[in-house]
Amino acid sequence: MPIPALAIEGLHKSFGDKKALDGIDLHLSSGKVLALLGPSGCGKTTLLRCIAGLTGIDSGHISLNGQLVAQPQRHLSPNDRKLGMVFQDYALWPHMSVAQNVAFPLEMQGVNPKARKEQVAWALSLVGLGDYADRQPGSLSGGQQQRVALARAIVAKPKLLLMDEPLSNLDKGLRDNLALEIRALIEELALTAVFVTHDQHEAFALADEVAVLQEGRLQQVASPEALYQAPATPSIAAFIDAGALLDGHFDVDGFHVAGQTLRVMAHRDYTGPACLLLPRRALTLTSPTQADVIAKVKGRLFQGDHTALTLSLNQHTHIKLRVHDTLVLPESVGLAVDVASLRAWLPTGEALPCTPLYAAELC
Ligand SMILES: Nc1ncnc2c1ncn2[C@@H]1O[C@H](COP(=O)(O)OP(=O)(O)OP(=O)(O)O)[C@@H](O)[C@H]1O
Repeated sequence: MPIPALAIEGLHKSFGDKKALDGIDLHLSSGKVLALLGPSGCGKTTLLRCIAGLTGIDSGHISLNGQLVAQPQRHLSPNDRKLGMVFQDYALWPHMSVAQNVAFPLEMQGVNPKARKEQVAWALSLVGLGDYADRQPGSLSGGQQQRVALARAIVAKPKLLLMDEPLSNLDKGLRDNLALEIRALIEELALTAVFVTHDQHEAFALADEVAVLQEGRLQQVASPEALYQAPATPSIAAFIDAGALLDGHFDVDGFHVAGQTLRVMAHRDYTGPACLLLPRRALTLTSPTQADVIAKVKGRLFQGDHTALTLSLNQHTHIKLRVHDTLVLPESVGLAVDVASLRAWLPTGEALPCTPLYAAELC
């Protein structure tokens, strides 16, 4: 079996009484990009800092390319871990030129001036800043400063690139462009990378694997597609905005919510309360006579290429849906539901497989 680029086993880290990381096990193959995704305070930055060697660990261990770099009695310094790091606030030295900033990791490694100059020019051209070598960071835009930080992170050809919210200081248009550029750069250099984000779109755009953290624990590690299609828990589904979560109950007729019944049957004929995820991609507007559910139109926002609708089944249930025609909508609309893509959970949080009722009837 190939040696993973990153292997974390049984990692715990507390600050006083606060458990920031509570038993993390994580493996990342070489050449893959992992996003650490989760709400504020869930432990993302602490995990990244433990990998970088900026924070010591309480128990467990971390290996990089088969080399043990952290366990409670052993702590390899950040400089010896062969990493590149990009921070949210760029962390450039304002008194140094762009080229001097980028050259810094090479200087630390004792690379000779001629090779240094060549490698700096290579890194700056990769991030599209070949003509900016002599500028001061303060004279650059936020996006350009983050590109300088990226050039500095890759100039020494690190074994692992770590990025802490690399795009969150930039405005939306710039963020999307830089996300694309970072992804292209990672592919071109076949880098292995771990980055922290609280934004699922950023995680989906950049990562091969997404690790969802909540309260210091890893809840799910999956590809963006698998995570979106099959979130492991209702709270993950809510966090990644996978669709509408409906509290209702199953019986032999289907799933009942807000006085309506969806034709879906729970595993082993379970009857009782459950939470059902109605993914957005499972819904299409249809005429009320052909609809699986009827929803009230609560709001509509014209967004240029689409209209964002807010629909509701009752006062607790809001469904967000994009439609591409600028329709004049009545107060209520019909929704056809692709019942095969629904997901359900018991009140205990345990996943509850379910099948369309018509399929069950045919069996
Ligand atoms: N140096 C520290 N001293 C004390 N508590 C800390 C320290 N660093 C982190 N924590 C606590 O550990 C928990 C995890 O923090 P962390 O910064 O890793 O979360 P995060 O998911 O990165 O959050 P954010 O997205 O807001 O940056 C939080 O409760 C935080 O207050």
